[in-house]
Amino acid sequence: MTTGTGTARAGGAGTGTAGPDASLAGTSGAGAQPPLTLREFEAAARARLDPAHYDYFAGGAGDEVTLRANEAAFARVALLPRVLRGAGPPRTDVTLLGTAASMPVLVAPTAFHRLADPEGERATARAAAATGTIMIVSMAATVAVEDVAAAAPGAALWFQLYVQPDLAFTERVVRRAEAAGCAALVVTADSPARGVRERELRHGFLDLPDGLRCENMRDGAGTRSIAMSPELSWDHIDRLREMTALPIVLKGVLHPADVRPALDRGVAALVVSNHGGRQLDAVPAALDALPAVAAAAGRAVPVLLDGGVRRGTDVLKALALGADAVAVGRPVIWGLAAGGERGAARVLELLRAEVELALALCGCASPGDLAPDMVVRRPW
Ligand SMILES: Cc1cc2nc3c(=O)[nH]c(=O)nc-3n(C[C@H](O)[C@H](O)[C@H](O)COP(=O)(O)O)c2cc1C
Ligand SMILES: CCCCC(=O)C(=O)O
Repeated sequence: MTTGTGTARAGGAGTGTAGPDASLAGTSGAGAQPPLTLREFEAAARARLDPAHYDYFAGGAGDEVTLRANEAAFARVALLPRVLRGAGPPRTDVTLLGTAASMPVLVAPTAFHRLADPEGERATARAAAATGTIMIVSMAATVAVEDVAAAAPGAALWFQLYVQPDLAFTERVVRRAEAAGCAALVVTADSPARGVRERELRHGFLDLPDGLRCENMRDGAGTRSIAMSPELSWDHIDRLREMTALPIVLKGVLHPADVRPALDRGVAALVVSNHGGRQLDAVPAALDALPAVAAAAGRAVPVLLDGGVRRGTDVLKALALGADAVAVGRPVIWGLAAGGERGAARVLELLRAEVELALALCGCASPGDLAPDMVVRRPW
């Protein structure tokens, strides 16, 4: 049985149920059954990927304490549904910074999709468009942002920026993202240096293989490698605000004291994130950092969260604790590696169906109905 709702979706790729997609049969690491959960997609992806590439995608910094904490934090929170509210079939759609999305789940910016599928970010963008949600295109994409947009007409794209020490070059990248139709600029603030992921070191995975490159770095001077900028400061946010009319989203906020300066500089949204445990190990799980950041934002701007979201129920927990939406990083890559565009679309549609069912079972008519009183900490 499905929740049987008539929720409008921008695409029709999914079945609207949580049932298996037979066309993905054989992609599961577990045998002929198509993957039915995000975790099964990870197993399927692992079975297909070069181990060095699997470990690049899966790994975290240091002892991976934060990587594990992201998922564990969701397990420590329980949902407390309301009953008999006559909510009717739930809507799952949201609007963020003027961009409509079929669900409060976005595609987080992740690098190097062509390591997972030859079509790379083109396939991811088509999958996001089919599901009707927003894809945040990474600055470290292996397909140029113009080509991502051209491959998926109608896709809702935002662009993630690593501010480069050369601000003139940074401005050229911003102009390219604008011209490609990206509707927001997501500035990653948690990477003044690159985290050390020891899995990469063990494999000697230090650079993209021949034939693949960061296509958003190409310009007249040829392809450059992406620099992390230790000098990044609030002044750069002011400069970016002068540079572009696009709304600026600050990604990688954990400390509530960083909210005020962001609001003062006209930042349009915040993403509570520890970069999927890939930057500073031993920082809190994203879910645990969320309530204080959301309280500091006080509903002045949308607050997003990423890190460890693997189920529709995880989405509801984050919304109840103050998020307006979440983003998923690795699960989309697992879908892509397991089944290309169809696999990535399936991952997103599974999440949408799970969110819809969980909303119905919580007595919610829409994502906005979640409130802090609808979660409890598990007593263990
Ligand atoms: C393989 C990989 C590459 C990533 N590349 C980027 C990137 O280019 N820019 C960025 O801001 N964040 C990047 N991130 C972080 C994600 O945007 C996001 O914060 C994280 O993946 C969320 O955690 P999850 O994978 O548990 O969903 C990357 C994460 C992964 C796993
Ligand atoms: C220069 C590429 C950075 C990609 C990234 O952010 C990550 O691997 O986490």
